[in-house]
Parts: sequence; C-alpha cells; structure tokens
Amino acid sequence: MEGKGGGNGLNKDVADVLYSRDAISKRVSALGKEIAEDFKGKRPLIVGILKGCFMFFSDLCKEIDPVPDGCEVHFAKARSYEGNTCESNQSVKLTFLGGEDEGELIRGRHVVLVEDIVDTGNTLKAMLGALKGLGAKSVTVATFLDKKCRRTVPDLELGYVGFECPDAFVIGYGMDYGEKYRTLPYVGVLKEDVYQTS
Ligand SMILES: O=P(O)(O)OC[C@H]1O[C@H](OP(=O)(O)OP(=O)(O)O)[C@H](O)[C@@H]1O
Ligand code: HPA
Ligand SMILES: [Mg+2]
Repeated sequence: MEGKGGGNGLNKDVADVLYSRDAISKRVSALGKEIAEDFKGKRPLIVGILKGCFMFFSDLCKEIDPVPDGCEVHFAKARSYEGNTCESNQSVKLTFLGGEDEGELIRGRHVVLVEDIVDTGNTLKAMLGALKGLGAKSVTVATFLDKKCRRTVPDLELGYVGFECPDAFVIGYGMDYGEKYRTLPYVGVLKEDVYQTS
C-alpha cells in the first residue's frame, strides 16, 4: 500500500508528512543542478556530516557533476542529540572519518558541506570551525532542511537550502529520534506523545 509519503504506508509515530518522497526528489534534483552550475570547473570536495546526511548526500551527489570524473566525497561524524532527546546538548562531538590526513585533504579545497538539518546551528558551527582550521579555501553549506526558528548560533550562512522547516521535531530521510525512523523515504513530524513518554 502506498502511504502519504510515497513509502510503504505511513509510520504510526508520524503526525503529518511534511515532504513526500516525490517532493524531496524534485527539490534535491534542482539543488544538485544549481550546485553543479555554481561549481563548474572547481572540483569541490563534498563533505557529509553523518549520520543524518546519508540520504540527502547520496541523492544530491548524483545530481552534482561539475567535473567529468565526478566529485570527491568525505565524511565526518557529529553527534549532539544523543539518546532519546529532541534537545541539542551543545557540546558537539566531531570526528573525521576515513583515516586520511585531514589537513592534506581539506587544505586549499572548495568544500561543499552537506547537512540534513540545521537546527540550533551548534553542529554546523563546530564543523565550520574545524574546516576553517584545516585550511579550506571556501566552505559552502548545503542543507536539506533549515529550521531557522530554533537557531541559537547567529549569522550562519547557508548556501543551499532544500526547505525551510517548521518548529517541529522531524524524522525520516536520514533523520532519527533515538536511532529510529532514519530510513523512512519521506520527512514527517514526530508525534509529541512519542518523545513525551520516552
Ligand atoms: O543544528 P543542531 O541543533 O546542531 O542540529 C542539527 C544536527 O543534529 C542532528 O545530528 P545528531 O547530532 O542527532 O546526529 P546524527 O546525524 O547521527 O543523527 C542532525 O543530523 C544535524 O547534524
Ligand atoms: O528535528 C530534528 N529531527 C531530527 N534530528 C534533528 N536534529 C536537530 N533537529 C532535528
Ligand atoms: Mg547530523
């Protein structure tokens, strides 16, 4: 049975679907083409912040083709919403993955930093600081969702935004609550009783 989100039925913990599979696909495709055009001839390094970015990152990269051999990709892991929580704990734990020399990899590069959601901005601030410290030539943020109504970090510049997100805890398309719901192919609002009772 096709659910409202275009997946296999609507998850019981989802109050409402914000962005369907189809709407996501169209928007991400447009964003990727925009990035490809803007970075023509520049060989950007695409850096994803795991885990949340994994679906957006993959869909986006397929649309970015500014160089004939495709883009170079890299990943970092950030974690600030640990366990069953809807609140950022502010101290962001950041690790670059892959085992390469990060300075060597990032120094002098145009970086496109890919996030699933910018909420308070704590994660992005930590990541931008790290990339700047490693000598990136430029860092341009591409986020699937911008929950700007919850921002506590001022003056964050977001180069590419999929959708502006309302003030609600959202799940799916990479985003979790207590490690659940990440693989839902749509973005939904989590029912309040799920996080009020856990
Ligand atoms: O703007 P902020 O308030 O910092 O919130 C945004 C960050 O929070 C989530 O990651 P989380 O720390 O939950 O880790 P995850 O990606 O593994 O889910 C999300 O994927 C963003 O990276
Ligand atoms: O609304 C959200 N959903 C999932 N993860 C998040 N991390 C920050 N905000 C959110
Ligand atoms: Mg994340």
